[in-house]
Amino acid sequence: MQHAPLDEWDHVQAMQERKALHTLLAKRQEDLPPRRMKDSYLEVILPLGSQPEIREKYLNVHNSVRFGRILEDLDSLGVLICYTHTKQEAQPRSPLSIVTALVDKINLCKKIIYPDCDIKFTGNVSWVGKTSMEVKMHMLQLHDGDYSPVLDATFVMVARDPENKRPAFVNPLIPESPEEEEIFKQGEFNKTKRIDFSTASLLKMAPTAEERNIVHDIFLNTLDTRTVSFRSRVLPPNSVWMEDAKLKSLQICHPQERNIFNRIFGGFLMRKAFELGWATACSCGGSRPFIVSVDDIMFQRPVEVGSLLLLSAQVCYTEKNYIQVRVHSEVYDADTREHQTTNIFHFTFISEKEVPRVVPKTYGESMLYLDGKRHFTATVKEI
Ligand SMILES: CCCCCC(=O)SCCNC(=O)CCNC(=O)[C@H](O)C(C)(C)COP(=O)(O)OP(=O)(O)OC[C@H]1O[C@@H](n2cnc3c(N)ncnc32)[C@H](O)[C@@H]1OP(=O)(O)O
Repeated sequence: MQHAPLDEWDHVQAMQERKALHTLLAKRQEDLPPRRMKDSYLEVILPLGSQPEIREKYLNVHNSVRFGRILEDLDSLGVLICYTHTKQEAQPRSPLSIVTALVDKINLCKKIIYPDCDIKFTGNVSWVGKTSMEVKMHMLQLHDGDYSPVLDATFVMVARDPENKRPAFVNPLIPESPEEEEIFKQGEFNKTKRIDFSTASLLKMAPTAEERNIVHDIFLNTLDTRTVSFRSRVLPPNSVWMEDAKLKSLQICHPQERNIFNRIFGGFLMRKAFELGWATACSCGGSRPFIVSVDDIMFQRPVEVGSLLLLSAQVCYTEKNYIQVRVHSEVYDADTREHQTTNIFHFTFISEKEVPRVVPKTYGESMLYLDGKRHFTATVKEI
C-alpha cells in the first residue's frame, strides 16, 4: 500500500474542505456590502525593540534589518488587509483565496532600518475593481518615542474562488471624503498607467527615436578605432559589460514555503529575488548597496511546491551611484523540460561609491538597458 506523505495529505484534505465554501461566493459584486477605507485599516507592531528574541531573524551582517524579511511581512499584511475588507461577519471562514498579483511600488525614504527599534506597519484597501484590490501600506520605525516613516508600498491583490481556479468578486469600496476620493482616483490612474507601461514594453514595441540614439551612441563608443570592425568591441573606461554584471541562483521550493493554497508564498519569492539582486548590485558596484525602490513586480504564474526556481539577476542600468537591477524568475519542470517565467522584479539601489557604467553588447542587452533606464527614470521622478 502506498502512503501519501502526511503534509501532502493535510493539504489535500484542506482543499477538499475549501471546496464546500463555493456556495458562499457572491454571484455579482452588487450583492456584496460596500466597505469604507477605514473598515480594512490595520496597524501591526513588529516588536524588534521590545522583544530582542525575534531580532535574529531580521538581522543582516551590517547590523540593520534584512529588507527581504520586510518584503515577506508586507506581503502577508497585504493579504490580511484584503481579508479584512472582504470579511462577512456571518461567515465562519472566507470563501476567497487572495493572491498577490503585483507589487506596484515600494519607495524607501530611509537608508537604514534599525534592528533594535519597534516597527509599525499600517495599511488599508485604497482602490477596488471587480475582483482586484489595491492596498496601500506604510512602515514606520520608533525613535525617541516617535514613529517616523521608512517606506510606502502599493500592492495589488486578486480574489479567487476557494480552489484558486477562477476570479471572485470583492466588496465595493466607497470613498468618504475628498482625500479618499483622491486616493481612489489615484488607484484608477495606477491601473491605466500599468496597462500603458506594459503596452509600450520593449518586448512588444520598438524603442523610441531618442532611445535608438542612446543605443547607437553606446555602440559607437565601443568600436575599436584601430580595426574599424563591427566585431571587435572595446570596453570604455570605468565600464563593465552587461554580460559580466549578472548572477544566477537556484531554489528548490520546499513545502515549508507554501501558502494555504499549496503554492509558494509571494513574500518568499520576493525575498529570494531581492537578495540575489542585492548581491549582484554589490558585486557590480564594489561597495554596499542600499535599496531605494522596488517596482512593478508581476506575479504572472503561481509557483508550485517542488518546483526548481531559477533566478537570474542582471544589472541593466547605472547612473552615478545608482544601480538598476532586473531579476527574472522561472520554474523548470524536470519532467517536461519546460521553462516558464513566473515573475520579473525591478530593484533600484544606491551604492556608497560611484559605480561603473554597464555597457550592452547585443541587441537584447540593449533592450534590457533601455527598460532599466525607463524604470530608473520613473523611480527618480518619485523619490
Ligand atoms: C494567505 C496566503 C496567501 C499569501 C499571498 C501569496 O503568497 S500569493 C502567491 C504569489 N502570487 C501568485 O502565485 C499569483 C500568481 N498569478 C496568478 O495566479 C494570476 O496571474 C492572477 C490570479 C494574479 C491573475 O490571473 P489572470 O490575469 O488570469 O486573471 P484575470 O484576467 O481573471 O484578472 C483578475 C483580476 O486581476 C487583475 N489583474 C491581473 N493581473 C494584474 C496585474 N498584473 N496588475 C494588476 N491587476 C491585475 C485584473 O485586472 C482583474 O481585476 P478586476 O476584476 O478588478 O478587473
